[in-house]
Amino acid sequence: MSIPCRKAIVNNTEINVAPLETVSLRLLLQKDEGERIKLYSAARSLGFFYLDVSDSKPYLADVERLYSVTEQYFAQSEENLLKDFRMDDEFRGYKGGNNWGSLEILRDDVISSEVPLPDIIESDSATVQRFISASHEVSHVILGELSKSLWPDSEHHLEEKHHPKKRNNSSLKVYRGPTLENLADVRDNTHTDGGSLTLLYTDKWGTQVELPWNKEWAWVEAKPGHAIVTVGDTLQALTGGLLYSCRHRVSQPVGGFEERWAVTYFFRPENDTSLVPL
Ligand SMILES: O=C(O)CCC(=O)C(=O)O
Ligand SMILES: [Fe+2]
Repeated sequence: MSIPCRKAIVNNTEINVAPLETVSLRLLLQKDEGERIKLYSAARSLGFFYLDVSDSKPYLADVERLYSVTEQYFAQSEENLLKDFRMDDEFRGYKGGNNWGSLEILRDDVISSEVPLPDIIESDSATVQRFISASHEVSHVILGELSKSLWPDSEHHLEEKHHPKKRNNSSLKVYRGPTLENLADVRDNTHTDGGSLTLLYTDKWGTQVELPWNKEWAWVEAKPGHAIVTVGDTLQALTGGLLYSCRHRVSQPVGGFEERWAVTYFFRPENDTSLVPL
């Protein structure tokens, strides 16, 4: 099914805005059937949707705090940042280049307290813990409601591969990804997310999705009080392709330098989950 795009103007440039559905976390928690159907439809068609979390004020306050923590973290010297670089570790620590950086913190490491947080974040460890715990719970709510639509007679459920106590690589990942002076210098980073669900918080244009019905790129608007949720390859595989893992990338609509911060939660399956249908 093809859904038309809205147009928006950014710095005198007209752009296509991706037609994302909005699903309410409050209504999902109330087991509202209409909301569950909307969630299922969004996860099947585009695999990208907004989750309205505007009722969860303490959670949103933690997201705001994490933007500041991210900014402080990346204001450190290169030498300090490199102390958090972990060679050959796909999921942990600092990664970066000339004008971008990311820091990834695994939920399992936070729960076990075996791996210390970077020094500059230590004083915000309670915020990190609350964000991880709440994001993991939110992901489970989505998983549970999707399972009800996928298997109404409860034959299977996605939670089978997401036991909260089994080891998994779910993580908080924060980004510094400033926009570039020259649009032509932006490099292509098209990908799908490998995990189960991604919750993305950002405050600027940057995310683009490839619309599955016409293969055109459309911009995802950042909306206050809303997570941008992505269905990942794992859910696509576990459901035999019923749910859709959408190709997306990070770019910028126009040239010009501007700092851009993103706070994401990667909800991933139990380690060693095979990417085959349940
Ligand atoms: O920063 C963004 O807009 C998206 C980031 C993303 O796609 C990812 O981390 O997988
Ligand atoms: Fe992604």
